[in-house]
Amino acid sequence: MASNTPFTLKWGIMATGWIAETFTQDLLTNPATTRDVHDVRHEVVAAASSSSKQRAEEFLVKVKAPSSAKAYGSYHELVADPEIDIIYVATPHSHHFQNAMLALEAGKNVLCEKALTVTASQARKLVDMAKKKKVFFMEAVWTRYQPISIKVRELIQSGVIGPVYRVVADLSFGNDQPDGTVSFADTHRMVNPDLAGGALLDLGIYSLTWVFQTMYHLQKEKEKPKVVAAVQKYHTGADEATSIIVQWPQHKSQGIALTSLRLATGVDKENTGGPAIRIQGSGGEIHVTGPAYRPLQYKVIRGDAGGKIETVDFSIPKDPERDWGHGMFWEADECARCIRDGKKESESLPWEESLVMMEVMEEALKQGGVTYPDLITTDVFDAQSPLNTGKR
Ligand SMILES: NC(=O)C1=CN([C@@H]2O[C@H](COP(=O)(O)OP(=O)(O)OC[C@H]3O[C@@H](n4cnc5c(N)ncnc54)[C@H](OP(=O)(O)O)[C@@H]3O)[C@@H](O)[C@H]2O)C=CC1
Ligand SMILES: O=C1OC[C@@H](O)[C@H](O)[C@H]1O
Repeated sequence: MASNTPFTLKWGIMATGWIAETFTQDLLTNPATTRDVHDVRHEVVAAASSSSKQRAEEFLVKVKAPSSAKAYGSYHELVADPEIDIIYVATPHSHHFQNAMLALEAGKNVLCEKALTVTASQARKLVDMAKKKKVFFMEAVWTRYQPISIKVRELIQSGVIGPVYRVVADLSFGNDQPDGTVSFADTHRMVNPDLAGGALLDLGIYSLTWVFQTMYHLQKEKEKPKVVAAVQKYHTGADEATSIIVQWPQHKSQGIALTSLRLATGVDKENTGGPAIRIQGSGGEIHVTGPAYRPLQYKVIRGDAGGKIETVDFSIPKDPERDWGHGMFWEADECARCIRDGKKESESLPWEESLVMMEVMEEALKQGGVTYPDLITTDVFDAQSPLNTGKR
């Protein structure tokens, strides 16, 4: 008989930056009152900063974590905490391989921020370790778990727009400056090669997510994609704009994934100007209004209904008590359900799909001549790497 008590997942937060703060606040929302979820709940057991214990303490106060939450001054201490079920890796992409491996080696389940790694080989090694340790491992592409994504995938599978032959998806930030820069300091993780900066790994991954979740993910027999890319390099060496054509010849389908730090997806900064994602089937289209990481509207335009348009709006629910809700809690709920049910990977974003997406991005960057330093591209784990110890 099913229990009425929700399954509790106990989290350890690795890093204390912007997304760590945002995600942890989502974890601390009440699933029942925020989003009508009653089967799982979350507990924040600890947070760790590679800079200092004090920073972790300040983080926990800022996110209004319960007083029981522990602060650690190192990632090593965090992964050694026996009370923690799952580690959320919220460091820059450059660090993901070493940090996620540190947690997997310690036998922890892991939710790792996007982009999963810098290279496909690193991602493969993480998957191998998750298999070896028999733990859950998932790339934190929160968009996949948002109700709008689930609904759009269902619509496509229902055949309402016929077979999908082309998807055009864009996530671009209009940051062009008169002085020729894209407004981020050269040291910022968005453009700094030492932190695996660049438009593709940070933003283009969402455009690719839409291409993949509407085509590759729904293929009954998976086909390896062909990749052609155009890459505009920024003066730091990272990519400031990347356009990728992904082709699946046997399925007669093509995806076009676009990203730029100079242009915005829409004419205004809110990206409301036009459909960020256009899903084209032989019987109609679905237009999704951006931003691609958290879109809030889709339109179905059916050819057989004389072009009639159905518009559906979504919103991000808030915890009334905390006055907070960002939309990352659905991926956290997915982690809880998978772990509760003994699953090692999520069906909405299987390991194999994360790996193929990493291969596509690696190939695109290779075609554009973008390279990253050895420290962050090595696929050899080193627990004492500065990426794990914080000794910068
Ligand atoms: N899903 C989403 O919507 C989003 C995902 N992201 C992803 O999350 C990751 C982190 O992004 P974000 O939170 O914006 O980044 P921040 O720069 O705000 O935070 C990164 C944190 O990582 C830790 N860190 C360890 N070493 C370094 C280093 N050498 N340089 C900088 N930080 C370091 C720091 O925490 P400490 O000192 O405590 O160890 C720092 O606070 C990226 O991979 C990004 O792609 C980002 C934004 C949105
Ligand atoms: O994942 C992300 O989504 C939101 C963006 O603002 C951020 O740069 C990116 O990392």
